[in-house]
Amino acid sequence: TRHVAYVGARKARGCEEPRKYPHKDPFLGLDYWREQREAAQKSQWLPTSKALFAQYGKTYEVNNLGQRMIHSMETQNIQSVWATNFNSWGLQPLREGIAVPFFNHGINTTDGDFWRHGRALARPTFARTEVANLDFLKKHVDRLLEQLPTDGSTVDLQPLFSCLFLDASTEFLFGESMDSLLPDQREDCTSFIKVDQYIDKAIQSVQDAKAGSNELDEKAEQYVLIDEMAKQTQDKLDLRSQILTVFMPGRDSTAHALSNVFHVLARKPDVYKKSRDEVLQHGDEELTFESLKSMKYLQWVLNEGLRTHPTTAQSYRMALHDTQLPTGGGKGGKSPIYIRKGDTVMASMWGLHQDKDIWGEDAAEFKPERWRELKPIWTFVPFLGGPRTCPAQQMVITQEGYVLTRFARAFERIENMDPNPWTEARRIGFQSKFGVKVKLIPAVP
Ligand code: HEM
Repeated sequence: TRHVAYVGARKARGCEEPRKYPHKDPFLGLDYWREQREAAQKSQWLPTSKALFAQYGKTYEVNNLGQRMIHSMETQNIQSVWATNFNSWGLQPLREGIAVPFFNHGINTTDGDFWRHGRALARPTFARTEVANLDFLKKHVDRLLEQLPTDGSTVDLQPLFSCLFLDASTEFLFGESMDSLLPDQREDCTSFIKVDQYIDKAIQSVQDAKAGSNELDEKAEQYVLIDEMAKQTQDKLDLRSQILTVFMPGRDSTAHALSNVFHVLARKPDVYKKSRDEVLQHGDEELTFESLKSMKYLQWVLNEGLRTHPTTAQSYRMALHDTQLPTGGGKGGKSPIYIRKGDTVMASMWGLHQDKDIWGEDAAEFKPERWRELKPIWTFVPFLGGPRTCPAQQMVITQEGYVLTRFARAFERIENMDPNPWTEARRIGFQSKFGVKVKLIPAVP
């Protein structure tokens, strides 16, 4: 009877079934997970994901451990779930089991009012004025550049970028940097940082302020997220969860994105030269949010980096009640799909960004020039969109642009010293398995 009711409700909505992954295990769909795991072990997860869409269509259904999951790389569906039909979908039920033991609750794991509150609290951190303040990043980039060899020896930029953004983001969110780039403080930047010391300090500051000290006022010109959060809750676990759910999504992603761009630049000297020529046209003027934005070629390079080397390849939502997806059903794949409460959708930004129907036959190639004519709306969504869009988007692009510009001023050429092609290493996002090993040729003053 459940099936009859389902078919009735589907027909009433004019919906049709999507194509289905041909499971050998029809009960739990374990064969699908086995295929995914094997692909990941062989560093072939990204090509495999692309091949599945090519084989089963841009929207298809998978049995995910007994639950219905729709995979889609189609703009219409992604826009519907992330924006126009936002209230029908949530992520809290999905992250409950995985993230909560670690994060407890915060902006990145909850829906509804709790999420809205966390987002409002984090918003000033990513406001234009904060993002445009490049002074604090300058200090860390100066340190990085000082450490780079200029004698022609090989250096791996990837771990150094991890340290750079760890230092910058701890300063940005906690008001105090890890300083892992300082030679005598060298930490393993890929290890998990000890957040508790920051939390204790923030709680202490609020308590001191309440007791009459003016320490909070002295720092008032910079919006330090942890201090603002500590004003609202001095419960250590609560504060830890709130701050981690802002810190963790960005933990390494800017470093990954930038490493991926440098991986390409080392192999495409013409792209580096064009980027550098544009940077040099600006002389040695002070770099600002606006001047970086005005460097068009540079922006194309960064976009192309995010398109061809995803840091976030896909995301998930669960239906909070019965609803529908606008497309992907029926023989032609154009009918809406009926969704029941509890069904999950997986949106593949990676699939969308590689779609030849959108990007052309050369979709897989890194070609900054393609952006000359493009003004994509919902076809280029590395940060997704809608009410939950990545709040750090402007900050990421600004910081990536700043570092690239400083390299262009300092180095005439970047030579590749690694015979391997870009091979995926999947951590929280994707980065190069063999690092970014290069030789740097300094600019002649
Ligand atoms: C290349 C760099 C980055 C990329 C590609 C990226 C991408 C994304 C995407 C796709 C989402 C939406 C996820 C979803 O809706 O399921 C997201 C959310 C988020 N990102 Fe980023 N991100 C980047 C860097 C950062 C950084 C540096 C930070 C913080 C310092 C950050 C903080 C967040 C937060 C807090 C959310 C959750 C927003 C919410 O749920 O309302 N991200 N990011």
